[in-house]
Amino acid sequence: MTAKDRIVLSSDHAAIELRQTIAAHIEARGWTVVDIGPTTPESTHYPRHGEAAARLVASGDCRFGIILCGTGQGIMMAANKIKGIRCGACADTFSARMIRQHNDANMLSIGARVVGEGLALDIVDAFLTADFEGGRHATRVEMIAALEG
Ligand SMILES: O=C(CO)[C@H](O)[C@H](O)COP(=O)(O)O
Repeated sequence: MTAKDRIVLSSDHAAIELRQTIAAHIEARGWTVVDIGPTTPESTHYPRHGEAAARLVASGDCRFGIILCGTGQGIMMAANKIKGIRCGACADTFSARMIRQHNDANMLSIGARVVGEGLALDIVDAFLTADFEGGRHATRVEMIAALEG
């Protein structure tokens, strides 16, 4: 098994159940899931879970990351602080596909208090089945990287 098959999942307390549902869904599609929790429902702090997942993607240990909190926004903001991470928070399948095709996103964020289970799984599928188109979009992604300093 190589990093290209591995997807790290993490969340805060607001999204444990949806995260576990997504884990089973993508495992059934042949991906290797690296679920770094948490597993218990106590209130926790989303920045630490976003950071932990982002570091596994940034290091090359995992190909993609899927992270969740209540809105998908806070954990996305934390992940995007890690160099090399391009994470989008999506509540629709079009955006989930486009962040791969145009932005070469390596992480997807979902809000468990925003979307239901069925839509969340469609969003995950849209993200994981789309490919980066390169070309003019590669120039723009390089410009994003240049902003990281
Ligand atoms: O969505 C989130 C961050 O963007 C968090 O899941 C949310 O803020 C947690 O709230 P609470 O502590 O009231 O459960």
